[in-house]
Amino acid sequence: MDQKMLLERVESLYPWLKQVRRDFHQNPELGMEEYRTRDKIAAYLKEMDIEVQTGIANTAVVGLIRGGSPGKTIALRADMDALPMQDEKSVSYKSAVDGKMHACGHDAHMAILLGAAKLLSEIKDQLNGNVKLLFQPAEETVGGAKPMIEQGVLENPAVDGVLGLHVSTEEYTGQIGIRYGQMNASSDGIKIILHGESTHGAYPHSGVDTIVMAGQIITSLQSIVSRNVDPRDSAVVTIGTIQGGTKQNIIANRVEMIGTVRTLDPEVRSKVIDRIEKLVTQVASAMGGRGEVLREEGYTALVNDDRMVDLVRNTGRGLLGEENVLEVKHATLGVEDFAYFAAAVPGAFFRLGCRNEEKEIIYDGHTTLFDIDEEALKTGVAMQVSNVFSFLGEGQ
Ligand SMILES: CC(=O)N[C@@H](CCC[C@H](N)C(=O)O)C(=O)O
Repeated sequence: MDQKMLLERVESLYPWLKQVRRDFHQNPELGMEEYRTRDKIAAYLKEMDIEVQTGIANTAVVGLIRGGSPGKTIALRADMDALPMQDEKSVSYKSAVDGKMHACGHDAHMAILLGAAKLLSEIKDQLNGNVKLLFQPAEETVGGAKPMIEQGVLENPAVDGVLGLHVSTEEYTGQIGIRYGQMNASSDGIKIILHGESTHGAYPHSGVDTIVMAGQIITSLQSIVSRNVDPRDSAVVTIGTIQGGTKQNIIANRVEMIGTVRTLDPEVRSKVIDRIEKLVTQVASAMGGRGEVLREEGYTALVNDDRMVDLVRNTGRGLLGEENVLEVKHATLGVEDFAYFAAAVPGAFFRLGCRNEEKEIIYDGHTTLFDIDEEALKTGVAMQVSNVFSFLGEGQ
């Protein structure tokens, strides 16, 4: 399929792409609960006469398009889960589920992958090789990529390369962002438990106040990035929740806080974790209490493969023009469990611009007003279909 035909076909698919994306947007489901989403995806793929597998990693869906002639296999991945947030947009397609929202664009990622699947399935006889469609649950929580790999999704046929994309309001619609090497950080979850001694709020000297201890610790934790990490490196320490106390006049004897640590470099990662442990235990002890830190290792860092990035860059230059293929300057401290696919086979993750100031599409992901310029759905489909052609090569 030449570029002109591809763009025409994508244009004619646009109403369907919007409808698919809006349906997901209105019906968000959290990680590992993507049951409706799974069933919808499986039904769409079956309608397209694509081989479908479910029952993997709880709610994952894997599609397989077998090309007309033998060749390599490329996998395209989309994440499926929504976030526990209230949708505050005033649009007809806003979330219909209280407290849940597609605030990170996974609805768009799924619509794009389904759009690419539809186009590729129509011309599958022309493909030299296969296309695997990986619909992955729980990117925002426990991660679906790792269990999918463990359950064999990169085998039978063996996958030779993998591509994923993420909508981004840092680039405008019609642009993509690429990066060689390190793309996303690694993460660690931390739980901090502070033990003190309760007493009457009017007689604090008789107890050990874990609320004041928590205040001291939260402030001190912020000095790790500013005073222990080399300014030329990157790290983030965020406390996301804090819980403790029962009444205004009782000194709280227990506080629990949870947070996330993001780093780009393994040495910085161990140093930050070590400093957190020392700070929590020693500040708590100095204040007469006890502090514990429980660490939960999160996602691995996402490192792009140079040749796969070359492929995306060349596709982008041909399709969107050289000026619309932007180099992402810094790796992000966000994490992405696409990292596990990219660690298993050569992979590239790129950003798909969806910013449009005229339509007020300017809000970052994980905010209650987040939305995308839906025109970007077309760019996403055209990019992924072209990437597949370049990777596999077209037949006669
Ligand atoms: C297991 C794990 O580390 N999960 C992550 C999920 C966060 C995903 C999101 N893309 C982000 O960057 O925050 C976690 O930190 O809980």
